[in-house]
Amino acid sequence: MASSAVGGRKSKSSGRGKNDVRSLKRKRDVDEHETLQKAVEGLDLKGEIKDFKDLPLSQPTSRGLEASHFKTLTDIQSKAVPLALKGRDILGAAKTGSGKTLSFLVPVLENLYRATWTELDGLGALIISPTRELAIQIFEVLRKIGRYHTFSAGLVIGGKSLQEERERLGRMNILVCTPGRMLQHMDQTAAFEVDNLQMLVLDEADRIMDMGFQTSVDAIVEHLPKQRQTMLFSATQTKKVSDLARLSLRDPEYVAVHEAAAQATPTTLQQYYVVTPLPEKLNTLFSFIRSNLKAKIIVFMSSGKQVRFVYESFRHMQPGIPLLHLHGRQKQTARLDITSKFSATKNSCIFATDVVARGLDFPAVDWVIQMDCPEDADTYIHRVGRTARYERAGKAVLFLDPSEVEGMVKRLELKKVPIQQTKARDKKQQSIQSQLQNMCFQDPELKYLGQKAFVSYAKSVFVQKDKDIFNISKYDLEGYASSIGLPGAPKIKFQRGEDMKKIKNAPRAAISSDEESDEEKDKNSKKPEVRTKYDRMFERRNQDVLSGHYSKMIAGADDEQLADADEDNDFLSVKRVVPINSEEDSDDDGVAASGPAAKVIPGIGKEPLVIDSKRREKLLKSKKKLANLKEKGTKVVFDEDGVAHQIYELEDEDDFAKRGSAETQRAKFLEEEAARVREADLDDKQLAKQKKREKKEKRKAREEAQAAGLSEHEGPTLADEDGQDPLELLRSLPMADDEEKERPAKRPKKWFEDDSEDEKKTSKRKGRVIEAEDEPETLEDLEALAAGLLN
Ligand SMILES: Nc1ncnc2c1ncn2[C@@H]1O[C@H](COP(=O)(O)OP(=O)(O)OP(=O)(O)O)[C@@H](O)[C@H]1O
Repeated sequence: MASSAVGGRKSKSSGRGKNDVRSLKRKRDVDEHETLQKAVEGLDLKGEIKDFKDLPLSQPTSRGLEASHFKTLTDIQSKAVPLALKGRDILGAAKTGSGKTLSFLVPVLENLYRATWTELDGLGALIISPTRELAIQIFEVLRKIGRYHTFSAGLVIGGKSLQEERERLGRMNILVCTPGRMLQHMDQTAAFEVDNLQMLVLDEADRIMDMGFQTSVDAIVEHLPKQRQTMLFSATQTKKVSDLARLSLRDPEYVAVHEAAAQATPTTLQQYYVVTPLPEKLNTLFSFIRSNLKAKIIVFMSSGKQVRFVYESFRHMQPGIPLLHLHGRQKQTARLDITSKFSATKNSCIFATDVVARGLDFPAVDWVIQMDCPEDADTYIHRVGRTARYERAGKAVLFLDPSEVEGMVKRLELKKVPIQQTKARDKKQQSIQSQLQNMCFQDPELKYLGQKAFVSYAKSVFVQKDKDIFNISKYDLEGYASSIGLPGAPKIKFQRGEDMKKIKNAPRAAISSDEESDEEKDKNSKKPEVRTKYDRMFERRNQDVLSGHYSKMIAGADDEQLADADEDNDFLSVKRVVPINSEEDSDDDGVAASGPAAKVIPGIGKEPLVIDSKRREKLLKSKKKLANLKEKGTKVVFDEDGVAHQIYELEDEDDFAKRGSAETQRAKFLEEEAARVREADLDDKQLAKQKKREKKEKRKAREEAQAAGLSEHEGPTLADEDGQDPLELLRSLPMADDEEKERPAKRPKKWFEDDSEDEKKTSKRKGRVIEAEDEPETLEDLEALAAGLLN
């Protein structure tokens, strides 16, 4: 597939000759187009078409197919291609690996060819794929079979500068794209015309019509002309009327070749499930890999963070097979490099998220392992579809926690997926828990990845809609944490009110509610952990500080990865407190303030505050934290009318002058104040005298009572009803002075103790000593003394 231009000076006679040749060629082309058009119109849809040569196809397509070694049609191709050639809208459903890609690519080339589409006609066909990898794959097949056509084709998947893509976009006849990037161009590239579009194709249509892509796809479709051919393909097709209405399909033909089949998955695929409790999963996976070193394996996990952790930890343990990992947060170039490496190898193991679950055609995959249960039966079907493609054999194993078994097996049965239980051989099963624990202990970065993996796994389970399969309270999360080498389950908090119920059912230690403060939780945790310096490092308030180490550790880690590491979602997150004025934070600010996404709000009496992350935004919503940012309040006094005044206010100048000169006022003020002080002194003296007198009288009364032979505690006022002395306990307690006397002589200091320790001790003691100027005399005095000692 290429476009070419020929130019140059020509002689008159030779020019005439060339012109004749050209017009002859044009006539031949027109004739060919007409013949083709007639052949397509007369195509019998009921007749069985076996080979591509039996179809009315153009020369360039036929040659392209032949050169790519495609000879016979698959079932879906022989049903869908004739209909599509006739311009019908199609809903195509067929098992994974059954050749759906050619079912739409051949008609795309052919229909544009018959319409004599040229560069000047603009965009003729748009093919949308849910992932970049799949878009690239479709584009590659298009290039292969369309190599003899003169159409221009492009790939719009992001990863390149918008400008670079923009320049080429206007010249394209066929585009393969992902929804987000396409929409960006439709909105921002003025020269990009789609008014002429003839065909729209959605590969993995059910996924594209899904929630995640809904808005982008709807917006794209809004830009497109209503008069067009639309084709939807998937192994798990959407038939929802609402979806079809969104795409304005016209009387679509439902082509489902395997609908009547006994099973929804390829017959050449053997499928098993293994019941493996969550804490055993990694052991089982490692043992499996160790026993299949000569195989090509894909392992599916539910999040990129898990993929990273398992990849890093398994890599250290060197199982004896090349390991790869792929998830959506890697750089595009790295992703491409990894997929082509995996395609090229004979035996290797790739840990991946669902980014490779759909459509990808890795050659000769032996095993598909689903370490984490897929969200539904459709996702299961797509994942296992990465093996046993186009008549090849393959095997798939699904790991299920005991709590998931019943629900998941039921869902699979309903979807006609034949799966049987199998067991891991005890002899081959090995435990890697202690190795992981050692590794996490020695390598803080790995432990950090483990914590993130744990949280993202718990999150992925929690957000699942199918509660018959996924019930967070039934998983042994604490056990899972130790199985991946963590000293305990990281704390997770649930952020939505409606989900609080679930958290209450979940294991206490692993998941804690919003309402419980960190402090309370610390108090509640029974076993105090031995904390290493690494633990403290991980408990740092802003874990961004680890980004540097992390990026060094993982080759190819990029900004997106790091952003992901910190992106703690709307729903669950590791509980941590971020002080607004911490050093890490100010560092954060520096970066964020220059970033385009930073939102600036005026601070309250301080510097403007930069809201550069959800975390910070949340923080600024906290009343408690905001209180720290506020200026301390000023005291005011209210007058009789309720008007607030400063405590010290400058008097009006005229009022001041009315009361005489400043000097006279000063002298008057001094005189008045002196008189007030004298008066107060007199009162104080009288009060002191009276107190002394009272004391004297009391002492006298006591002495007289003693002389009369009565001890204090025998006095009727002090004894309670039982005749017991309530002060007896108090008396037995040492007095502050006694304590001083009885204190042993200072012991010599040890080499590791310094003076500051002494100071600390004294200051602690000071807090407890009661400073009584007089001897305790009354019951109140003694009670106060006792209370102080007991404290
Ligand atoms: N007519 C054919 N003859 C030989 N091989 C074919 C033919 N059609 C497709 N294939 C091969 O079959 C494999 C699967 O094809 P394809 O990727 O189109 O499957 P699919 O149905 O789209 O699968 P999925 O549902 O997983 O997306 C590819 O390797 C492709 O080259």
